[in-house]
Amino acid sequence: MTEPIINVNNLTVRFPDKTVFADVNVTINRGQFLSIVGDNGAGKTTLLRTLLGQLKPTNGKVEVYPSRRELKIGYVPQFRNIDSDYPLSLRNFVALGLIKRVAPWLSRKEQHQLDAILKETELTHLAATRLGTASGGEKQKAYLAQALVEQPDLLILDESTASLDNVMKYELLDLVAHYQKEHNLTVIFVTHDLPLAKRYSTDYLMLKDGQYETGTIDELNTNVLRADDNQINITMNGGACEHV
Ligand SMILES: Nc1ncnc2c1ncn2[C@@H]1O[C@H](COP(=O)(O)OP(=O)(O)OP(=O)(O)O)[C@@H](O)[C@H]1O
Repeated sequence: MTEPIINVNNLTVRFPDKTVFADVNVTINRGQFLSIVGDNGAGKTTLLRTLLGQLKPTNGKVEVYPSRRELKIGYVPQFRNIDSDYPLSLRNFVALGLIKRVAPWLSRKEQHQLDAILKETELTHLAATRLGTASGGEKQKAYLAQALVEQPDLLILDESTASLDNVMKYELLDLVAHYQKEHNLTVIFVTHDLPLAKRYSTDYLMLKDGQYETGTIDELNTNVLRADDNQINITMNGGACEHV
């Protein structure tokens, strides 16, 4: 049964000098792995910020189910190195994804959650290692574990594979794909990397020159971006968007 978690209706974002996209319609269902693809400056980050409620659209709306407050989101950024003198163990770094209060200990339930996610991301043997001394791929897996430890409904991979080598990219996404199937997780993967998107996604949304195209991932090579087919009107009226 399809269960929408995000519904995007006629979404338009316009900055004073540019319409980034116009009249975008897409539904993201639970269990879907949606890749948002497009060249530099195509509008991927702008779309993501609008979905997350950080940017108010010029027109249209984003509905979130059951509500923005209740939908749990995990976020993995683009890889940035962590200095070798970073003091936390990998386990304590992952535990930061659980801490919502000032307390120096974790409950038994939280300890279980932490052990489970370290196992699912194949990091158990590194739990006591100082994160700063781990490899780049291990650090990025630790970010993934931190994003998943609270068992989110939606995982956002924001160019999370961009600075990783090929082996690490596939290792990271294999873990995501495995976790996704086990837990019926919904994934939004923002990327330039079409082969990776093809391999792991169920669906895609491509942004290009103010237009968009969406479909199942099998259609990614064959679809031709045509404004008429997608009923896109890029000369919409409306004010510049506001930042919230
Ligand atoms: N706050 C802003 N004000 C004005 N223009 C903006 C703003 N944010 C983004 N833009 C413009 O909107 C367009 C889309 O930018 P965006 O960052 O969403 O693209 P992107 O696809 O994420 O690019 P990249 O892959 O390089 O991160 C760009 O032309 C950018 O310069």
